[in-house]
Amino acid sequence: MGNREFVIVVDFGGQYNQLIARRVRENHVYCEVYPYNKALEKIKELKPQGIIFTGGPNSVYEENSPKIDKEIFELGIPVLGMCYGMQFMAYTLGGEVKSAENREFGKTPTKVDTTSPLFKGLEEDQVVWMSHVDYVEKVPEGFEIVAHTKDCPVASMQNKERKLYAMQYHAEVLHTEHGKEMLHNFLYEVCGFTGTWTMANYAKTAIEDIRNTVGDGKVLLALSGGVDSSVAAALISKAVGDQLTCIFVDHGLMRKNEGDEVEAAFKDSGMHFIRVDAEKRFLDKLAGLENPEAKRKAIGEEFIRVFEDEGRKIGSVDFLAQGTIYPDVIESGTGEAEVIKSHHNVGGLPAVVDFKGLIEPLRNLFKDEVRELGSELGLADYLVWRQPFPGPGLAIRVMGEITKDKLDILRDADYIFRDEIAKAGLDRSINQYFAVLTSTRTVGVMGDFRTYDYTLALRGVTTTDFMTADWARIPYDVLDTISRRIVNEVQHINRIVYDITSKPPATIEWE
Ligand SMILES: Nc1ncnc2c1ncn2[C@@H]1O[C@H](COP(=O)(O)OP(=O)(O)OP(=O)(O)O)[C@@H](O)[C@H]1O
Ligand SMILES: O=c1[nH]c(=O)c2[nH+]cn([C@@H]3O[C@H](COP(=O)(O)O)[C@@H](O)[C@H]3O)c2[nH]1
Ligand SMILES: NC(=O)CC[C@H](N)C(=O)O
Ligand SMILES: [Mg+2]
Repeated sequence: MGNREFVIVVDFGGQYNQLIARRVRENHVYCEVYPYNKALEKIKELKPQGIIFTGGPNSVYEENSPKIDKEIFELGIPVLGMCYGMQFMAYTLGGEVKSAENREFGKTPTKVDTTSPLFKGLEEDQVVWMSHVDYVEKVPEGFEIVAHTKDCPVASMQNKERKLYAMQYHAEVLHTEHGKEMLHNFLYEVCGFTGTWTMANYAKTAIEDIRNTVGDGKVLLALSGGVDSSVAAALISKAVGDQLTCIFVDHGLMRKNEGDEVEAAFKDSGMHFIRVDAEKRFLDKLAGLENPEAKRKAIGEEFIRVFEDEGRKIGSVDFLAQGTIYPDVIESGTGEAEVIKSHHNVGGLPAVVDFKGLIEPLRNLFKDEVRELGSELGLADYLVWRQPFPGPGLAIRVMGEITKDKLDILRDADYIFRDEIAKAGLDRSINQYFAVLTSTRTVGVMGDFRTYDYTLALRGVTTTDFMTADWARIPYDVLDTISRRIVNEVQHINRIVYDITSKPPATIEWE
């Protein structure tokens, strides 16, 4: 990391960990999140100048709760503990943590000591967001209490000399009214950062890192034509130029005309570009599979096998590159967080892979940051602002078993949906929208005869980071036009429903 301003967020399994990372980056300080059991090793290796402990579901006094050797407090690096992170700090350094009779949950009035660096420039009365059962009853030696609430004697504590700070509440959620300032204070007043992290700097360092890793080796980039891999292509091509070959796998699970469009966009880009027709391979592998995770794993595996085959044709390819981004990593399970779905490029990767290394320069970025980077690298707007399309493609939008017929029905319906959304001028304001072919068939009447055909679901969401999302309020008359066009123009669909769930509790894709 050199002398780059850098924070490591130590993940104790809390729900808001990505938010902490975002808040730090919004303050122009780069940060990465590591699970607690790898954190100490990573901290010694990467030498961050600040450490933040997240919250977590456990109680620190339980035997098997997550712990880190207390050496972490002796490295001279400033630490901020939040919630479980504070309890862990207090407990490990000799304070006392107990279960409270009055648990605090939600917005809570708090008195803070404005002489603490954490609260510099803030008023004494603050509203913070609490979510805890345990509390620190006694602070460790050398610590002073710098905030309290009616029910919580230690809402914040500090040991200025050792640069150890902690908060019982969650500064990263917006309900803590001045949480952003408190984090800013930790980063700037305690760690001494100046905020040098920008996308321009990120690009520069990433390019250097890629050059160092690759040397004069060869790189194969899995290019889908989507935002992430297009940005990765631009970055890697800037780093190693001719040593890069882009492979686009046309797996037969693309949207209507998409394969040709991707080919047209990259054929004359100056990069080596290969389109592989792999429809039969993928459909054979998917035959008979109904379970979403089974489909995802089969696709992840087949992707790699195609890349290996292409690599052999080029001869001695050293690295496989992918446009993996941070939400792919988190949702596939980081070890601490629960597996939601195996993104084909992370959890779906097979164990044995015929490449020396994997290059994923966007692995730590959120979607909106990837877009910012794309613009920084001079990519065309239409590429940067494309809606995401998942690697497993329509395989996770046809419920249950996949057949070519079902894929074709879905392709036609989805095309009309997208066409009408664009005509209505909604294609930028709805961040992702698509059709899903359900496995439900229902009775309809068309002309004078009975039909028994598929139900199609339409999904549209608004979101910036794709980690949470709200369903899009598409005007009724637009939905009406879409519905009529689809049942008239696409055979075997006789009913259309609109998905009105947000994420959470649903996810964006149906499988
Ligand atoms: N059809 C494909 N051919 C080659 N590589 C692919 C294909 N689909 C996905 N990938 C690889 O998997 C990665 C993850 O896919 P994902 O859909 O998340 O990203 P993307 O397609 O690059 O961007 P977007 O999220 O905007 O669709 C891609 O960045 C790319 O490296
Ligand atoms: O490359 C990908 N490989 C996958 O396996 C995958 N699964 C979901 N997605 C996309 O990720 C975002 C969040 O999706 P979910 O809310 O369905 O988890 C949405 O934008 C999804 O389209 C994927 N992208
Ligand atoms: N949100 C948290 O980190 C909670 C910490 C601990 N489990 C408690 O209940 O106090
Ligand atoms: Mg994609």
